[in-house]
Amino acid sequence: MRLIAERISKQFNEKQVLKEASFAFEKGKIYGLLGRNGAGKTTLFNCLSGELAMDSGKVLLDDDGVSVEAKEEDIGYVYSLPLLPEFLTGYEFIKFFMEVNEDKLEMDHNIDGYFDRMRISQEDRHRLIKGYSHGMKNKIQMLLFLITKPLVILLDEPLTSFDVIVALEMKNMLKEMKKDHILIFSTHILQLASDLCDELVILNKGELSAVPAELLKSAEFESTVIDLLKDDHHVDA
Ligand SMILES: Nc1ncnc2c1ncn2[C@@H]1O[C@H](COP(=O)(O)OP(=O)(O)OP(=O)(O)O)[C@@H](O)[C@H]1O
Repeated sequence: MRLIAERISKQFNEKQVLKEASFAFEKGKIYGLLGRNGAGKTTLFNCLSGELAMDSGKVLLDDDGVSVEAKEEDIGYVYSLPLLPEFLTGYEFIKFFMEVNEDKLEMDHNIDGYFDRMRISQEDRHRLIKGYSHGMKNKIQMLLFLITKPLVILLDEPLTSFDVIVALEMKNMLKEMKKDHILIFSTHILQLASDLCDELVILNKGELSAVPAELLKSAEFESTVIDLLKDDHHVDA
């Protein structure tokens, strides 16, 4: 199964952010999306998730040559600033979510099982979301996707807000999840990209391109990526 971004274009006023950006993302892999500030990473995620209307292009799911347009439920999006009901505890929110979706989804854990998988402590799960840190809110969003299991999970700078311990837990969690999903995360942290992802995709001048796999673990990785990104003149630098 593949997610295909087909010639996606998006313009804001005079600014052409995405220019026929195309790429095929495969199931079972973690992709790191790199691009400078304002290169259009969030715009791309918004287009892929259907949050934002594209000017042109398609988002397709391809199963052995048979392509269909991706639907809303195929794509999960972990926002860098999650919006969650602050007046509920994490436990109440997830319980509500599971009850509402009881008929539609196949749950493979009970509620505490999901919290355990996300390594959210007993104490934290019964606290109001209002008091959660940024990283905790991201964890709750990830937990929702353990329940809904969308094929594609987009993560907008997910690990930046986590402390080292939680970031490591999340890295392991993403590695564990990847066999059933297509995971794409945007990041500015080159080390994280080379550690965690199977493939690196660069968004440069509105277009997507792959960084050769052999470069990922090589000594020239950092300098090559910097060279590739340096000449993007239409970013917000
Ligand atoms: N709704 C909007 N209206 C007008 N311009 C927008 C809108 N959304 C994004 N832009 C512009 O599009 C460009 C790409 O923004 P985007 O947020 O997608 O970049 P990014 O790669 O995610 O950046 P960063 O790494 O800083 O988060 C920026 O110049 C931004 O100002």
